Amino acid sequence: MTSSAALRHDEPGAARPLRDLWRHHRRYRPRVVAATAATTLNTAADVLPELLLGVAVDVVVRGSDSFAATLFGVEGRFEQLLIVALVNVVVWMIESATDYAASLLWRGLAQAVEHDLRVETYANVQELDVSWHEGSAPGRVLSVVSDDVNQLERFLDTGARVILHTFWTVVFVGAVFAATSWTMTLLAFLPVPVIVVGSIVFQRRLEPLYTAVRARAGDVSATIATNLGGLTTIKAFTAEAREVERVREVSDGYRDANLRAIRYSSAFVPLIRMAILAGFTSTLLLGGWLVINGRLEVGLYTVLVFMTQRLLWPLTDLGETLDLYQRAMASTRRIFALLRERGDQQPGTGVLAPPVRGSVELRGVRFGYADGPDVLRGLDLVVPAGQTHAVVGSTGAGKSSLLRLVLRFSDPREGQVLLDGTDVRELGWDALRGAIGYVSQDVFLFHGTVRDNLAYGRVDATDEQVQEAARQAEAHAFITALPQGYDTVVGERGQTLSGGQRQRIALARAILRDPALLVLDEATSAVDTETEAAIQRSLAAVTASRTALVVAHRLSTVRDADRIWVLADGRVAEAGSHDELVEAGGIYAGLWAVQTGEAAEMGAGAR
Ligand SMILES: Nc1ncnc2c1ncn2[C@@H]1O[C@H](COP(=O)(O)OP(=O)(O)OP(=O)(O)O)[C@@H](O)[C@H]1O
Repeated sequence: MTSSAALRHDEPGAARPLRDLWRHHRRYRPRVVAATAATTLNTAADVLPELLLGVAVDVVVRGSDSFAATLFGVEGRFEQLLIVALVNVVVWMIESATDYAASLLWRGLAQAVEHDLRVETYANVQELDVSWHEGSAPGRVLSVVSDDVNQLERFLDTGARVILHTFWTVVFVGAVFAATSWTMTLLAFLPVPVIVVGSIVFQRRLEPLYTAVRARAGDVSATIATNLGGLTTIKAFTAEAREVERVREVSDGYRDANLRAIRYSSAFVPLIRMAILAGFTSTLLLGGWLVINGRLEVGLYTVLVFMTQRLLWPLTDLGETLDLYQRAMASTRRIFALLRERGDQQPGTGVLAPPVRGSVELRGVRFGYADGPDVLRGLDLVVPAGQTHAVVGSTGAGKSSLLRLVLRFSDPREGQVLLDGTDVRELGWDALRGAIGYVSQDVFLFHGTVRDNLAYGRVDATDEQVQEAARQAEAHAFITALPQGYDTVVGERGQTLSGGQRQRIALARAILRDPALLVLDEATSAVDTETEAAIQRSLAAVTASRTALVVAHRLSTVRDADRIWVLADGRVAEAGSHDELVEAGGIYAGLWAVQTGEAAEMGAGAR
């Protein structure tokens, strides 16, 4: 499988994040062009008032010989000033309008890109194999989908604009300088190479530091998410202090990684300021000297001194923006690494010929997890359509693993799993999983009403259908006894149901889909005798009209199964009806004796 290494370690993942972004968001290119145009116009309008100031000084000093007099053909100083003031107002209006447009476009773009990446990354993660998720902490994925995506948005929101603005300022101011005095141009631009080279060196050093920062941020999210998931266990073992310590350790790592980056990034601005100071002082002195010697107009001198300011000061912001840029690129690498993750399992395109019967066959199946040993070693098993078969065996025998293969949460290392005679690898996800109603060992209910949870697999079900399914699963009675009946909120945070109740809701949820094949990984060991009897009754009812494959822990629940498969050592050790297996006196008979013996003892104890 493609590994999630880029998420787990400090590897950069995608090598060219900006190129990836540009290619990935083709549809936003016109918007990028419009935003760039608005920023360019805005920068031009931003630089012009300084020029106009010089023109005004020139009007006052030189009167009818001024630049404005020649340009507008107006003699009077005040008239000239009026025209300059008017032009200035227009320029400011353009500046304000383009500032608004640029802000709207860049920030809108940032939101759009953020939104798309969040949804796409989530959608891709959801497509990945179950085994991929088992190998990756959910908190780490969460940190990419939320933190990293936000980090990129922060840069796009302001950073891109600042970089463009700085670039155009250098170009426009450079043009003004070049048109007036080459000596002054050289002096004013003297600090620019220092700043550019400094920025490149600084960026290169920061890149790995920020990659490490993002990886450590992932560690923190992963640890906290895992701990919150196991909060009751932490409390039960009074391990709070230990867990706080664990969070403190990963948070230390995050803080230290950030501090290392901050040490570099903070050194940058003072460096730039020194370079700026050199440029500014030189222009001030040399320009003044040229004016004193009559080789430069006062107006131009004023313009150039202001322009030097205008040129160099924005470059101080560059440090902060490049910092933001590096952080965003480290995040973008992680986002694209996750977007590029592909699971091993690709769905087929096949569909089952109706009517789907739900027969299952496993042929010579060998299976194990990741690089681990075989859990199933050459398993052959057939469940003909319409029958109910049970799988039993000691704990860890591979019963749940077998069901996992039927649902294609994993693929076998060898052999085939067939549904209605078709290899499950040839079927599309809908064709395969749409034919199956699955009840897992640990039932997951979503945060929402009981009704929403029941209708999860069939959202268009009517209230009558929902209630009928609940009745079949023996869940209707306790649901109506809940405070708001079917509208009671349960699930993730509202864990208001007992284990047995959750189990029955899960069963009703599976029944409501009316699947051809019912796959049950029952956890009857977790329920009381009354619930067990209820489940047994509902099982009998719902399996009457469909194929069923049931993993059973309590053998009494599957006594009436058409066939019982006993797994041992990754193979089928015995198979037959309950009576046949008891008669044979093998593994099953032993298990049965233990369970009925236990029951007898418990019964005796109760008396
Ligand atoms: N996600 C997993 N990753 C790695 N190994 C696993 C995973 N799930 C199960 N195993 C291993 O596979 C073996 C079979 O597990 P499985 O859950 O299929 O057994 P089971 O018969 O259903 O057990 P139980 O009756 O306790 O539910 C066990 O040794 C277990 O450690």
